[in-house]
Amino acid sequence: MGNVRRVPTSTIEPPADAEAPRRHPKAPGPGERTREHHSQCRGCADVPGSLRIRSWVEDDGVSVRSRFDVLDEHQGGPGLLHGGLLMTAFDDALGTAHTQVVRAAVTARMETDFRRPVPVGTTLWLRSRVDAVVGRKVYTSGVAYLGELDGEVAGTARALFVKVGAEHFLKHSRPEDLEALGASREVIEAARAAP
Ligand SMILES: CCCCCCCCCCCCCCCC(=O)SCCNC(=O)CCNC(=O)[C@H](O)C(C)(C)COP(=O)(O)OP(=O)(O)OC[C@H]1O[C@@H](n2cnc3c(N)ncnc32)[C@H](O)[C@@H]1OP(=O)(O)O
Repeated sequence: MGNVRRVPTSTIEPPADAEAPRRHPKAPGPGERTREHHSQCRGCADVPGSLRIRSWVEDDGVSVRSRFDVLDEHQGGPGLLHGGLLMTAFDDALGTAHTQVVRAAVTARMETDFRRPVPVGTTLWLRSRVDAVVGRKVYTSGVAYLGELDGEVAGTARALFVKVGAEHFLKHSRPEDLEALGASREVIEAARAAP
């Protein structure tokens, strides 16, 4: 373990005096389906290997509800959902809730409690919300229910997202994926040369 860098972490509990989040003016409105993170997202896009999670905005305009149909290909234990894929579902759903409030942010830290096994064939419903935004930090939380909204609780999660700009992707994504989104080679190289 000698060469493992120690990463400083702080709490993902939002400060008690943080202001309530407000819907971003360009975010979809109550009842509307949310947009996928991007066309190749393995959480929510309609592509092979995706969990194909679909989300809709709740009446408050800030929270979202999400649907995840658990299939054979999502197994961990026999006939049961893999825990890491429940975390993926939470990451996607919480990451969709944050798009109601801020433009782009990435998961910095997430914790999940697994409360009940989830059999293959179950529809999981997730409720996700932004609890607070403080500077670049976006505090989120969610609950996953078995079979129906507000049914038996399968798991809960909290995550801290950190707001990023386009330079995050320009610096770190594969150039061919950025070019497919319309970024020129010059823009990508300039972002990578910047300190
Ligand atoms: C051409 C353009 C195309 C654009 C197209 C857009 C597509 C839009 C796609 C979105 C997609 C989403 C899809 C689902 C969600 C994923 O899948 S996101 C993918 C998984 N996550 C990642 O890859 C993130 C990897 N980590 C990082 O890049 C960096 O560590 C971070 C998170 C950006 C933070 O780094 P940083 O910007 O240097 O910020 P830093 O100063 O370290 O931290 C800022 C604050 O957060 C706190 N913090 C940071 N990390 C932690 C932690 N782990 N625990 C607690 N606190 C922390 C710091 O303590 C600090 O707090 P304050 O001092 O301000 O109080």
